[in-house]
Amino acid sequence: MIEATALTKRYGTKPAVRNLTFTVHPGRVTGFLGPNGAGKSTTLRMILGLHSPTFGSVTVAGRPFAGRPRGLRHVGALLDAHDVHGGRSARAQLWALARSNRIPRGRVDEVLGEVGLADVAGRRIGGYSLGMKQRLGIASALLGDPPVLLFDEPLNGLDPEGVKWVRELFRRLADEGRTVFVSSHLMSEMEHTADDLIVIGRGELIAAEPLAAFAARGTRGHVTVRSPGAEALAGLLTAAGAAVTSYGERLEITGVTAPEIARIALDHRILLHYLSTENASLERAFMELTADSVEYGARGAGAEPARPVAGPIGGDAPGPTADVTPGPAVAPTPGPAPEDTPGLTLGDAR
Ligand SMILES: Nc1ncnc2c1ncn2[C@@H]1O[C@H](COP(=O)(O)OP(=O)(O)OP(=O)(O)O)[C@@H](O)[C@H]1O
Repeated sequence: MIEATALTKRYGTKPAVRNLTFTVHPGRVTGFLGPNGAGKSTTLRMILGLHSPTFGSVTVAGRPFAGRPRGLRHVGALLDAHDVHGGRSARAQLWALARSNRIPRGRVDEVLGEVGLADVAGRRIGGYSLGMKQRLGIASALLGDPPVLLFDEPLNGLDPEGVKWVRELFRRLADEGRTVFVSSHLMSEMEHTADDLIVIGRGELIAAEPLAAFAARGTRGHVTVRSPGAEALAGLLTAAGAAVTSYGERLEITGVTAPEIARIALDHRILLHYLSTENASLERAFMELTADSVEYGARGAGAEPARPVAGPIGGDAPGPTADVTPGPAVAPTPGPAPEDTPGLTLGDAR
């Protein structure tokens, strides 16, 4: 599992990640959601030891990941699909990775087949589409057959067939007992993919809980009815204690269930053309909870400020802490990280 404790990163004086405490459990697909600039990539980089925390810590299977030999066997990651040598072929790229991680060469063709790039594996990566590069990045992550996988915006650039394939792949990887941690700024991408969600905004934890629990925080679901007798039905439902909004022949109803509505309609011989329970919108819940955290966006929509929420995730496993109050400073991971190379990172004060 991945465990972050009071994880904090500042670039100069700018806080990118603040006091994040969460746990990502094995056997589940965990969506890591937040608006642009929320701090997702920074967090993933800290998990991988590519950035060192200003405070706090993050461990993979109980240890900091940085410097672990043959890292690809422990954690596979796709951070930036463009971050590859365009002059190399996909096969050469994977061979190089396999060699430096002491992974048998035969594994390269296995993963190329798995991601659907076997036929183009000899072509220069520079000529690949974004979707093909994403597939190559996923192949790199799978190369070491690792128990933990991190993906930063893996659906970018994929066509619908590719999106479906990635979703099925993540499900299979989680069903095999792996930890699958996937970032996205779009709830719609996570809606059919994630079991659990960790949501951040402006670097702070907003929610850490199962997807269903998160959905329940959004605007409540309602029942939609279409009926030529809508007006009469609306009166009956209101008398039964429901709240009804009328749009001509269409009614949106809360406070009674669909079977109760069907029973009232039948009892009064009112014909129904349509009756459906509309679940609370995840997208709505996400937008409501993160509205105050959007770094660059139109303001003034009257959104509620974000509040931290958390519940148990990962089945019976203990849930993460959503404590966003400033905690005691935890010593940063010792030793320089690759980002510490002068000139590589903008505004990173040390
Ligand atoms: N190397 C850096 N130097 C200075 N500021 C940075 C650096 N990297 C990220 N930031 C800032 O830190 C904040 C978090 O950025 P990060 O890329 O982690 O967010 P994100 O959630 O991954 O965003 P996106 O969805 O747009 O990729 C942003 O305000 C960003 O501008």
